[in-house]
Order: sequence, then structure tokens, then C-alpha cells
Amino acid sequence: MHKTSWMTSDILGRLNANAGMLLLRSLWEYCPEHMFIVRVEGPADFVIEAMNSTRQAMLGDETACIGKRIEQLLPPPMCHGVIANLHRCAECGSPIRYEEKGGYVDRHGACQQGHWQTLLVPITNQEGRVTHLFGVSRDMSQLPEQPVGASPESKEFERRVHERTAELVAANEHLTHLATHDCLTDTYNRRYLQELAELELRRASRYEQSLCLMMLDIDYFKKINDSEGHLAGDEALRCVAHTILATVRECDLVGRYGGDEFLILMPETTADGAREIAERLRRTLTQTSRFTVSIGIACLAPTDHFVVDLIHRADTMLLQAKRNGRNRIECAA
Ligand SMILES: Nc1nc2c(ncn2[C@@H]2O[C@H](COP(=O)(O)OP(=O)(O)OP(=O)(O)O)[C@@H](O)[C@H]2O)c(=O)[nH]1
Repeated sequence: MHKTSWMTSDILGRLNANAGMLLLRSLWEYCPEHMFIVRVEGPADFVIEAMNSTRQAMLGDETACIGKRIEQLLPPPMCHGVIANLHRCAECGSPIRYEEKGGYVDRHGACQQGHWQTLLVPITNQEGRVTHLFGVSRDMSQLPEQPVGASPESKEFERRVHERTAELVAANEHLTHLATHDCLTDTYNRRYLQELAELELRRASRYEQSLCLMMLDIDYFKKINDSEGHLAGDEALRCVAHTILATVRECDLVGRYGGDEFLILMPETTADGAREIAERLRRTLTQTSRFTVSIGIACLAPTDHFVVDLIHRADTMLLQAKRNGRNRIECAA
């Protein structure tokens, strides 16, 4: 059997007239918010036509309110602000929200200060003219008071939250660094460098910019390990990495590809520019350390779709540099 569901956005459309009236009546009578209907008499002329019991409890019963103009019910300047908003809603013909604060006279004739948040909804006749406005006001002064000054306990709690957040941010940054860098040389690790390089390749291809990749290998590195031990080998790797980072531009990407091989990706760099940087690097290492390096360079070609295409050519050039005697540079372009 088909069951009627209330879980629909068109609930009013599914109710018959009687059920609809009952729903509206329940809302009107039991809703704790202040509800009212005003009749639009003119651009700045609004007459109270109905008020729910919550509103009457504040301003006075029906006989004291119904049929009165806004300025007869609320003192200035409060009435001016309310009338301006009623006018705005009638003019634009769509719901508006506003907040109002000010003094009013309660049902016992005493002056009170109020603070409301109001939603106004226009009601139109068959010709589409706004004849009435329906309002729902929330009494903000009835909401629990916000603490003016935080208690010592909440201040301490807040301080600890800040402290803990800072610790977590620092731990997160440290983990990210570990996941993206080579722990020995502090250059990018192979996986992350390749990720970044793919983005650079796509950018360079799209904007038809030049891009070069350098692959560098320490000459006779195995001998250092074998004759002086692996710690000396590690030190050699750190020394070369440090020299690379000090020589290339900040926007160049430097990473350890494996063993004693490094990759340097140089955005917006032509073959001549890459050769110049490679030569500077080779010379600096020869002058400042006991290590020499061989370097292979590949430049972005229109047929390159992935970084491995560039890596492959740079690797071939590096092999050629080794074969041609080491401590030298070979470029594919
Ligand atoms: N100390 C150290 N050695 C490493 C590390 N990773 C790889 N190696 C060593 O690096 C050496 C790689 O040497 P190769 O590049 O094959 O040979 P090479 O002696 O540099 O010779 P050429 O490249 O032909 O000049 C091997 O001995 C590896 O064990 C590392 O993290 N630390």
C-alpha cells in the first residue's frame, strides 16, 4: 500500500485546504516567535491586521493593537526603522531579513528595550500586487547572555587549544617535509619531484614555454664509498646537493633521483640557459670540492607528454657524458 510521506518539499501543495488551515493555525498559535500581518495602505502606511499571542504578550492584546498604524504602536525612532523595512519588502516584493534594536512601550505601559531579528514575507493578491506583509520576529534579548569576559578556565582552555593546534600544524608540516624530501640531501625525493615536474611540463606545453631537465651523476662515486666508507659517500652527496641548491634559481626544482643521481628541472629555460647553469655548476664543484660531475640535459619537445620522456633523453645524454670522459656536459638539443 502506498503510504503518504511528509518528507516532501511540497508539503503545502499536498495538504487539502482544511489541513493547510490547521497547520497554519498551529504555527500561529504555538510558535514561540513573534508573528504579525500588516496591511499595506500606502508607501509608508502600514496597519496591523493580526498578531499572534507571543506578539500580543509583548505589545498588548488584540483590541490594543489591531487596526493601528505602526507609528501608533511603536515610538520613534523605532517605528521609522520598522516602516522603512516594511516599505523595502513591499517595494521589492520578495522576503527580506533585518535586525532592529530600540525602545518600545510594553502592554503595561512601561518603556522597554528590545532587539529583534525579523523576516518579512510579502503576500500578493491575484493581480500580483503586495497587499500584506507577514513578519516573524525573533526576540534576541531573550537569548542566553554571551559572557562579557571569558572566565579563567575558558581562557586556559583556549590557550591549550591554540598550543595544541600549533603543535599539530608543526607536526603536519614536518610529516609533509618527510614525505616529499630526501632525508640525506634535503632535496625533493624522486616521487614528489616527478609530481611537480609533471605540472611544470603541462604548464610549459600549454603556454609554449621552454623547459629543460638536467640529470647529474657524481663521477666515480662508488670509489668514495669503497675506499672511504659510506659516511664519506653520504657527505659527498650532501656537498653536491648543497652546491646545486646554491647554484640554481629558486624556481628550479632539485631532487635526488636515486643513488648519486640528481634531477634539476628548470622552467622557462632554453638549451643555452641550461648549458650555462650546468657549466657553472660543474666548474663550482671542481673549484670548491674534490668531486666532479657528469651532466646530461634534455629540452622539452612538442612530442613530450610526460616527464619520463625528458628523463629518458637526459639519461641518454648523461651516459654519453660518462662515455666521453666524465666531468662534462652533453645536451640533447
Ligand atoms: N654513501 C651512499 N652511497 C650510495 C647511496 N645510494 C647509492 N649509493 C652508492 O652509489 C654508488 C653508485 O655508483 P655508480 O653511479 O653506479 O658508479 P660511479 O662510481 O659513480 O661511476 P660513474 O657514475 O660511472 O662515474 C653505488 O656504490 C651505491 O652503493 C647513498 O645514499 N649513500
